[in-house]
Amino acid sequence: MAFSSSQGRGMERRQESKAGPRALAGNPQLSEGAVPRVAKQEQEKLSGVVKSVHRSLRKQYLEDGNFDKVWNQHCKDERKLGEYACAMKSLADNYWTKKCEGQSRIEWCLGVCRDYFFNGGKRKIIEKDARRAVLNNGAFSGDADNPSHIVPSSGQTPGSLSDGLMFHHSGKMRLLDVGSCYNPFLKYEDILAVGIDIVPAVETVHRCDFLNLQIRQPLQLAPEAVDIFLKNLRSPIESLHSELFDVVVFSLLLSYFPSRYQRWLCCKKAHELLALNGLLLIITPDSSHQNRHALMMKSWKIAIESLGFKRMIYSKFAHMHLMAFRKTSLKTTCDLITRNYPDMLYIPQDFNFMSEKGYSRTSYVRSERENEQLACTFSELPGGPFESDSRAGQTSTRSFYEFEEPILLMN
Ligand SMILES: C[S@@+](CC[C@H](N)C(=O)[O-])C[C@H]1O[C@@H](n2cnc3c(N)ncnc32)[C@H](O)[C@@H]1O
Repeated sequence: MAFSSSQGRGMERRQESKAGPRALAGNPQLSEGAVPRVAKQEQEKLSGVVKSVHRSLRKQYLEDGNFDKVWNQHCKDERKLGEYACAMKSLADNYWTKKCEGQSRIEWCLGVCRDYFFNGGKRKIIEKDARRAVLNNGAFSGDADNPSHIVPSSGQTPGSLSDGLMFHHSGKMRLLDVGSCYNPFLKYEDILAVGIDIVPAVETVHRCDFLNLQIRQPLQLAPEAVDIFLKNLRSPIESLHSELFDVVVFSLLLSYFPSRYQRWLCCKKAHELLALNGLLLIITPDSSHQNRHALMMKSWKIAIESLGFKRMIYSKFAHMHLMAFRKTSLKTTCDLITRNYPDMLYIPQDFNFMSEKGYSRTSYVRSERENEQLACTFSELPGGPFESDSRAGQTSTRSFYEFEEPILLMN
């Protein structure tokens, strides 16, 4: 994969898998590959275990409304979550072969990271931002919070940005895989992988509830010392330092949560944990054609960019959307008063389940905990608007619901 500024709008690239999207019933991430009948039955059984956990969490949340309580109960059910972890691992080990998307989503992540950190992608995109800033403002400004990421400390001027060394990653990429389950990134030599999960399927994954992870001040250590720090992490992880990682991966994580606010909270934490110009990679299941949920993906883009990201790549595989967001600002400056960004991180299941169980769209009420967290987020936010490619989308006065497909509300 090569970075090309001519593809897509701005630096964002759009890709579609060669196989093209196929509409398959059932949970997309679990219906991959052609397998003999017995194996197929076993695969369906394992998928059933996984799907039933997702369903029961969604059901409990809709019935109770108190996500905190429901989540604590969910995390205490070691037996059920243990079965889930085994089922996920077995699917990964036995059914998601190299040719299937279970493996290819990991390879997609690797390709994006290597292109960006090792093959000049980061340099190209930062230089392009700088050129655009010059064109827009008549002067180069870089990032308002941290101009040093563009202007070299050696005193070089923006004109000498062609010196690519400063953009080339030395050492391994520090990657946090949230909801890692079976640690798929561990085997790659150019990655220092930290896998976390509420119930790990393998010993190398650390036990950690990302929703309740505390974020601490940045570590002030030399790069080698940071690597040692990461290698010495031990379960359970209850806190991590901000700006610690080059990459945060949410592979099939966000759809696990029945609440949009929890998805939002995860993206906000990822933003804090990433270094400036670090990448948030999000993979979310969807077997339908790329255009079917285009508005949903647009809605996600606007919401996630409002946190201080810019979407760099969007790809559609047969059973999933894959997105790479670059952290372009150290601060989260989204305006939650004029737009309800957390609500924009919806998934089709939010509506399917509601209609299945006779819930209407208007019956969704934010829990007390969600309200508190939202209030907390308001108080953390500085005033200024976030500068991004999608500025037009953010300043729009259109309400979020205009972006929704009516079909989603009816399902
Ligand atoms: C569908 S699995 C995805 C596993 C793997 N990332 C993949 O792509 O195959 C979702 C994983 O997220 C984990 N998870 C859910 N909520 C979490 C949280 N709050 N913190 C950490 N892990 C979580 C689950 O335990 C589960 O292993």
